[in-house]
Amino acid sequence: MKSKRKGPVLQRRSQIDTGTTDQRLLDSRGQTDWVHTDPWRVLRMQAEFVEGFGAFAELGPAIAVFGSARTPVDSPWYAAAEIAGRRLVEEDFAVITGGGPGAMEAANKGACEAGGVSVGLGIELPWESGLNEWVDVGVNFRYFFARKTMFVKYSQGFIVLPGGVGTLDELFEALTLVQTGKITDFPIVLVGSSYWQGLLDWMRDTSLANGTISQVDLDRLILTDDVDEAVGLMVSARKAHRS
Ligand SMILES: C/C(=C\CNc1ncnc2c1ncn2[C@@H]1O[C@H](COP(=O)(O)O)[C@@H](O)[C@H]1O)CO
Repeated sequence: MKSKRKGPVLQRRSQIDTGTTDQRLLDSRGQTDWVHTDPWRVLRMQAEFVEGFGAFAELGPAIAVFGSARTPVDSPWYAAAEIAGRRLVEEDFAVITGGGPGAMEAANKGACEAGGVSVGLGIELPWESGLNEWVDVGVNFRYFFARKTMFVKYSQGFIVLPGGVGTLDELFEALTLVQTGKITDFPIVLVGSSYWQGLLDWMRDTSLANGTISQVDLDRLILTDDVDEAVGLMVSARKAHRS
């Protein structure tokens, strides 16, 4: 039977393609659709991990601060994020955010103005907003999953301010990773009881009551209105981790 090998891929019958990979690479007159194919995308995905791992290899202890991209500058949550950024730097943490506007910008501002390492993990979006001006080291990712890996790999804990779908996604991803033992000694602190209490009540009255989560899962989410307490919990976790 006629067959063709392309590295690890075997092709037979109607699946055999004509030409060679080199040919397609070198023949500039050919179609350019191949740059939009999934195998090609894998290389871009790999490149994102290589860029991220390279950029942050020397980062040192860091905490990620999450919160709404829409938090206005005059909001108390903006002030809380800014204080969190500053206080984390005073405790020798680098500060990692999504590099966007709102709460992210505030945390980066606090970290930058305090003279610390202010990191932005940006994401390519249909509307280009770019990294906020307070990011001192940033990478712009194409893929959310590569970016999410960076948040978890380079943070020792999460501080989560009020936010929407993106923030909830980041919060529950961390909670899932802790629940499944993929990350350990990882504090997740929610700041803002007026915003978060309703979610925690729902988790207790609906999820816990129906047995879809355990008490220990709920206990992993620490709620406070005090940014200093949130930062203190990160410091305690670092001490516990080192001893
Ligand atoms: C809404 C606008 C820009 C959005 N730009 C973002 N840049 C970087 N990261 C973002 C952005 N939007 C969401 N994120 C990520 O999700 C979290 C916030 O999402 P939420 O739905 O606003 O809660 C945040 O932590 C980021 O990691 C134009 O103003």
